[in-house]
Amino acid sequence: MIIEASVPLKLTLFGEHAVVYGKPAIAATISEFLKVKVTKSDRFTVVSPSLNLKGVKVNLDDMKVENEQVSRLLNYVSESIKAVGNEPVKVEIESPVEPSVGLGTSAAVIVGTIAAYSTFLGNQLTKEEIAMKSHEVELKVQGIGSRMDTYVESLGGIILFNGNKEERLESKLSFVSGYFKRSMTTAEMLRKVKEFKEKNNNLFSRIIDSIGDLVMEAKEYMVNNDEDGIGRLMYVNHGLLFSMGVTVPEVDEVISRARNVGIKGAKISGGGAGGSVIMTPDPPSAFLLRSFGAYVINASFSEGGVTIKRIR
Ligand SMILES: Nc1ncnc2c1ncn2[C@@H]1O[C@H](COP(=O)(O)OP(=O)(O)O)[C@@H](O)[C@H]1O
Ligand SMILES: C[C@@](O)(CCOP(=O)(O)O)CC(=O)O
Ligand SMILES: [Mg+2]
Repeated sequence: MIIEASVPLKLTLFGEHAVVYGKPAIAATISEFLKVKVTKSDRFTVVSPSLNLKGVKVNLDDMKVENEQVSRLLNYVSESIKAVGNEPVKVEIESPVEPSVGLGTSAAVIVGTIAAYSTFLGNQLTKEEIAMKSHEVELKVQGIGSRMDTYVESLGGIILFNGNKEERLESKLSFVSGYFKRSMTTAEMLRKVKEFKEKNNNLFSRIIDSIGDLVMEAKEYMVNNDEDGIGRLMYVNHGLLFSMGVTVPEVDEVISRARNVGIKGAKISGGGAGGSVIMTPDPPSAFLLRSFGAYVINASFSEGGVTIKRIR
């Protein structure tokens, strides 16, 4: 039997990082899907062509790879398997993007593995159950994080996260997005922001309060399809993330150029340190992203969240 889960990646429209500290955020699933296939096997195997190692350390007696990097890279998958069962399977992960790009690939690996493996074991979970289990796994692996990515990718659509409530939003607005190479993973960026908070508690509270306020304003602009209003808030949100050290000069230059050529809105999306950038869909947006070396993705919104099918 082969079970395949297809998980939409996501854009963080507003509120990344602040959401970890209880502030609102808006995230939306897009039409790029990470697939996780689970097949019966006599031992646990993970196959993921898009993962790569920097340097190799191999025990030549049994050709076993001994890079400590491997366990860190596969932590999201292995913890997802442990959360569901212990029957050996082969897990194959097929991603439309590189790992760690600010598009929720970590959450997608978790959501897809939990969805496919639990179905393989005959324990079909609801999307809410998948979301809850996935958030627990991402939190266990990273030590810090919000439920935003795992919930939006399990449930799909545009979702406002506000305290312990989720509100589905309808909007006709769309975005353009591309990603740049990253210098750090989201887990590392989360620790960096936590250090900033510990060194500047008062200032940090004022920054995330401002982000929280702009997210609630953005919600109104989203449902009223006010692209000018959304654009203005995107630049402000980016500036507040810059103030916490989340952005990098190469990407800040792209955002400044975007404003300079009259693009209504631009900001990073996700953990930062490079990675994903979103812009309002003005004529120069995709060209500007590509001209700076970004890989432009299909950022059209998708509905429905994770889907599971039996292949054989
Ligand atoms: N295709 C993949 N196969 C296996 N693990 C993956 C894959 N994509 C991402 N991951 C895991 O997720 C980690 C990236 O998480 P994160 O930095 O949060 O990226 P993102 O911002 O895309 O969610 C990777 O270091 C790896 O451990
Ligand atoms: C930075 C954060 O708000 C979003 C992380 O998004 P991503 O893993 O970089 O796609 C972290 C979180 O919400 O857990
Ligand atoms: Mg992630």
